[in-house]
Amino acid sequence: MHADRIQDPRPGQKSAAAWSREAFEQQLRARGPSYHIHHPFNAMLNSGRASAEQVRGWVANRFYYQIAIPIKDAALLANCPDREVRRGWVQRILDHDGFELGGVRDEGGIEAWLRLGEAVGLAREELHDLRHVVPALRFAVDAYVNFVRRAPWQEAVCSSLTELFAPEIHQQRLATWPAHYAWIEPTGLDYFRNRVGQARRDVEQGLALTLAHFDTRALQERALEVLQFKLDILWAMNDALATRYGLDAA
Ligand SMILES: O=C(O)c1cc(C(=O)O)c2c(n1)C(=O)C(=O)c1cc(C(=O)O)[nH]c1-2
Repeated sequence: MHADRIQDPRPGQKSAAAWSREAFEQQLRARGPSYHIHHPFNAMLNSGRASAEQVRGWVANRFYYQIAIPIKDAALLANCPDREVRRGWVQRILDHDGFELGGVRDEGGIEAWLRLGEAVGLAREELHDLRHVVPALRFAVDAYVNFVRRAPWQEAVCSSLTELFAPEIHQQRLATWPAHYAWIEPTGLDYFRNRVGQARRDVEQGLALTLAHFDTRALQERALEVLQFKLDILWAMNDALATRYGLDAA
């Protein structure tokens, strides 16, 4: 590229005015087409074309994401000096790990995922020991955790915003799996039922923090990059699954 052009401010950066909050939120939501709901592996899974082996492969591999999430959230908390933010964010760890407090007990999302595993025919041990986890999926998940460990906490918050699109994917599973995969015990789908509400609440918090912090055009562009990075993580996880388990029912 010619040197003169390198010095030009690129359109949409530096010189551009900040988007309004509404316009910025629209920009974030406009990344929806890159969400893994559109990945061929997910499309196969949710349209009933997956074999039992492919369903089991997905459940066993996704367990690695499930156990990484609270570690990721603990890393975010460790980097965040704002007590108000931590007070809200800590709920996410309780959602996944569960808790016992004042006589109230919640088994948490990881336990719900282990039950999903049992419902599709996977022993708890098979999930815990990660024997089915594909290396490329592990690398993708680790990239997310490592990003959150090192990034400013506001970018870590922003990277969770793929959850903007998550209620729809959970609802899609609830709507399609019982008919397509009658062999799966319906209570095995409790994880997805619980996540619809939890994801909405997470997004309310994550979005409010992101809209407040990323308030210049350069920061807003950065937020979009961070969101795309996370969308790519989820996409890469599905690529890894498609490579290992294939895209057509056996
Ligand atoms: O099943 C899915 O497709 C899906 C996607 C995502 C997501 O968009 O990152 C999450 C979840 N599920 C999920 O269950 C979950 O707890 C969760 C936490 C986060 C996050 O980045 O903090 N994403 C997601």
